[in-house]
Amino acid sequence: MSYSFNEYADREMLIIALANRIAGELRGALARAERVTMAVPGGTSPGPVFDDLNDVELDWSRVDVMLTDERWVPEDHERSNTKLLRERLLTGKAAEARLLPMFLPCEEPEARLDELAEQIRPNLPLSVVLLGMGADMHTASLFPGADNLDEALSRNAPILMPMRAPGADEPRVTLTAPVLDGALSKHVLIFGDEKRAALENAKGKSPKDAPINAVLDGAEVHWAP
Ligand SMILES: O=C(O)[C@H](O)[C@@H](O)[C@H](O)[C@H](O)COP(=O)(O)O
Repeated sequence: MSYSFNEYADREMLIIALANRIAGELRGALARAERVTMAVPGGTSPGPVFDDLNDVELDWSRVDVMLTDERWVPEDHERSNTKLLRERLLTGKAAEARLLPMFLPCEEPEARLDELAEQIRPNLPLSVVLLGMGADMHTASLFPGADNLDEALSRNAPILMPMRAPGADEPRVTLTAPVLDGALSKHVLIFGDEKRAALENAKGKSPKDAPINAVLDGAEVHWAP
């Protein structure tokens, strides 16, 4: 699998460059389609990219934004990725974007997954996807050792799957590998030496052991120390 590795001298330079790249790709997609869809991760890395993106001039009213994965917690919970998006991305100029939900109030994700997936289906393939990666080589909520990982990696996986894994603090919902890998443009955001080493370590491994490998082909990786 081949991906491009973009190294930046510092995180600020990466954040500015990546936000501009994504903005340019959204503008390009908007020139070709009435509506476009971007999927982004939660976690601790993407916030500064969202802060730059939300100030970009583009027709956000024609952009659907969704998460690559969500922790199954209420949207006002401190660990909610939806909360992160509302606070850091769907504000400023990007407040006009439409959020496709990845959480609906119920105890366990299985009960509402089909409903969520049917709202996403018309938006596929994704125009742009931004992904993070853990030091364990997971991406989105495709965790090594997760209960539904094999099916979520398979070619005929459903759009969304629930995921429970030793590395995840709560039940997760995640876009599956075919959906993520099928995006027209894929960017992976990683900071620090540990994640750079993990990306190196993923080389040659099966996606079952290194789920990031399920989405790297044709992707652009962006790394800063
Ligand atoms: O819900 C999440 O946490 C993210 O969607 C997840 O896929 C994230 O991208 C990686 O876990 C890396 O997280 P960090 O950026 O916090 O290292």
